[in-house]
Amino acid sequence: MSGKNYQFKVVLLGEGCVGKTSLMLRYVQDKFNEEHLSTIQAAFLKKKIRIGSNSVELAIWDTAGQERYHALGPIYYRASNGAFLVYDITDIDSFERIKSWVKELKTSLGNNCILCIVGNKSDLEKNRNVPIKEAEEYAKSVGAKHYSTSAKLNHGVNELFLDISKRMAEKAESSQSTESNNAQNGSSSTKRNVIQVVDDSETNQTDKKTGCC
Ligand SMILES: Nc1nc2c(ncn2[C@@H]2O[C@H](COP(=O)(O)OP(=O)(O)OP(=O)(O)O)[C@@H](O)[C@H]2O)c(=O)[nH]1
Repeated sequence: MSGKNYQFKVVLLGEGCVGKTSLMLRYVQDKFNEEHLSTIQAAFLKKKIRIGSNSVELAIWDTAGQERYHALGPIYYRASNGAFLVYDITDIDSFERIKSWVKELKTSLGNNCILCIVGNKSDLEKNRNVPIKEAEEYAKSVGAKHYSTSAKLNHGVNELFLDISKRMAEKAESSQSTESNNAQNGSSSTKRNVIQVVDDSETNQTDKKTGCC
């Protein structure tokens, strides 16, 4: 039996300077920049991966963390299949900030979006200000999974994107079987995940960057 082709949208949210852009660039281009250039509005990259016999194309949206861009959030997280709520393990305020993103996403997207709480900069463990236990417990309390990453050292980054991809594929799979059961039973439901044949072009919109944190 041939595999399926999935297309998923994932969005990176979190305060400025926590490493959202760095995680995306590390994953897609295996690059890391020591400099911080604030994202303006948003940028996105695509990446295609294989999970077993299935093909998954990720459209990864990196949003601007600066408060003045907050109101643009819904434009970018709309219809997302998954979201990374990123904080910096050395910055407690950035951890507090993701809690309001979680509330907002749950209100706007309900349980349709897979939430991942990401503690980035794990290479700075000696400066940690967010207790790992607290972060993991918080993630569990909101039905999310917690991940530790270092975009700088490339720790946990592939695993993060692979895991969310698998979870989104599983969710798509289960909503399709619900769909098909409903169709057989003559009832209807809303379907959010799209299966499509994907093309090979890698798109890079860099509507960024200026300044520094
Ligand atoms: N030590 C360390 N520094 C990191 C890591 N990830 C990112 N940085 C640094 O943190 C700074 C901010 O990284 P960005 O990826 O630009 O942060 P951002 O969240 O996209 O910031 P905005 O675009 O303002 O929202 C840069 O100086 C990066 O080099 C990491 O894993 N470890």
